[in-house]
Amino acid sequence: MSIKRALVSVSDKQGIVDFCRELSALGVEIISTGGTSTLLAKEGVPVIGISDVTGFPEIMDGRVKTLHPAVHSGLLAVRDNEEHTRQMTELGLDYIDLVVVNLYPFAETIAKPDVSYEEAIENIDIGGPTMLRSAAKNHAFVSVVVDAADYAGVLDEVRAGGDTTLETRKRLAAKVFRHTAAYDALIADYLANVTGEPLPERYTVTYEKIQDLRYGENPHQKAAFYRKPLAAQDTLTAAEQLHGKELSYNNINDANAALQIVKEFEEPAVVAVKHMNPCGVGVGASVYEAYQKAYNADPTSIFGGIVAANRIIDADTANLLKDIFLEIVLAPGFTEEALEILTKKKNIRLLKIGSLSTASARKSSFVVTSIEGGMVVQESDVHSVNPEELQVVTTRKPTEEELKQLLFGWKVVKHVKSNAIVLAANDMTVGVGAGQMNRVGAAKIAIEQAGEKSKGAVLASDAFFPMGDTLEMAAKAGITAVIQPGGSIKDEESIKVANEYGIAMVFTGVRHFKH
Ligand SMILES: NC(=O)c1ncn([C@@H]2O[C@H](COP(=O)(O)O)[C@@H](O)[C@H]2O)c1NC=O
Repeated sequence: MSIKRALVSVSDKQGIVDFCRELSALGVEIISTGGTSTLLAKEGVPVIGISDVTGFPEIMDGRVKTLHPAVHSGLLAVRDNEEHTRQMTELGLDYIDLVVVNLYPFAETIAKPDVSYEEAIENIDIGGPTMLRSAAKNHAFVSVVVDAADYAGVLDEVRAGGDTTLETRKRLAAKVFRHTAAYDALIADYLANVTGEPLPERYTVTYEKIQDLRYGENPHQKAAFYRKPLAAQDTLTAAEQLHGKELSYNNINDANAALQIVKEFEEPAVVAVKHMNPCGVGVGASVYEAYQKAYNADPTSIFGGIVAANRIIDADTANLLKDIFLEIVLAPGFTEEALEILTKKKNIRLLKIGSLSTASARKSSFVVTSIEGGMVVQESDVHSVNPEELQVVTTRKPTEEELKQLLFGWKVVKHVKSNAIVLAANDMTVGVGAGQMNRVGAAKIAIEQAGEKSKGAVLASDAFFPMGDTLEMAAKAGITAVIQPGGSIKDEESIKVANEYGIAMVFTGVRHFKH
């Protein structure tokens, strides 16, 4: 078999003229729709209008142009089925051997900030996916191209053998069904938002590949990195890598964790992350000061860590960063001098991310976690505490400084794997107890890490204390103030201990478990 007749109908016209010119030179007859055929004709490529094939005008603003039996029988006929070929001859229909279609730009349309509902709906392509699906189903005989990246390969095969191979047609067909499925998933998602059904009876998500990864969490696991089609600019999926080796699977998870924490802060902040938990967080008057605090919070653990900042990295900060081994530095930018300093280090990865806004830390979206055989979906934890709603439950109220540190600790503990305890003092973390099976264990780790620094520090707990033991331990370590959700049947036990030691304790009424 050879390709004799192609149907071309594309919204994105890049590369189409050269592709069709080549096809035409190889003896392929080209049929095309409105805008595509006008362009081809203008560029001197011989083209037959779709209406000449269907005997029907393109009507309703292009809503109906290729939706016609003359098109779909030409695409769907089983060429070695006698009944099909008889019908084709009887009705005077011709086969179509190649379909080249890309769709109305639905994603680009809904990405526009001022898009109207009507405009979005008008950009749902019907004729295009129908042709793609007909051709893809009949890939035993028909080639189908939905991606301009495949133009060259198809041309090579047609040049060499008059047609594509069955293997190529299968691959192209599979790509088409992924494409139309993703296209429909985005429409479904858009309409679910319009109708206020974020958790519908079928969850149809679509992601596009950013890059293959060398391996997953461990070298024997295959892995790749994907993004949502309309992911925000201040997410890791939109980060630009300025320097360093390819990101790894673990790098991506850690950098994402660091980014979520740093977005909590309005003031200059730096976060160091190891294994998805913060090992040091600092805020200050400048990124330089914030980094010093994040570093001093735990100079041991930061080694080999991921550092995220919410301000542009300047030369002074870069000079500090360069002194230790870091996997990644992630920031809204780097001054030229800073880049010069840091790019001297071969092993550091530098990521530039769109300007960060604390608003995005407050914007709820749905996040998915896989389980074997399924997944669970929940809103992201975007709650932030309003200082006026804090309930002081002890005789002593926190001082202004204590309150500042409590609110800082609360922002951090939200991002620490449960059970989580964070000790803070002087706008930095001094102890982090993460992922323990009991709360006293988490507190013990945080207090041990803080050492002398626990004296006068404050403590944040991601969930309530089931009994008074954690508070007893905190008091003995010199903690002066505590922030926690409250709500335990034994709250009174903790309040009693706090009062005995003169600790000021506030309840937030909100829990921040993180698994
Ligand atoms: N309605 C139809 O019969 C139809 N046939 C093809 N299209 C789309 O029209 C676009 C190309 O239009 P034009 O060649 O007029 O620029 C392509 O994205 C193609 O997928 C159609 N449009 C939408 O449904």
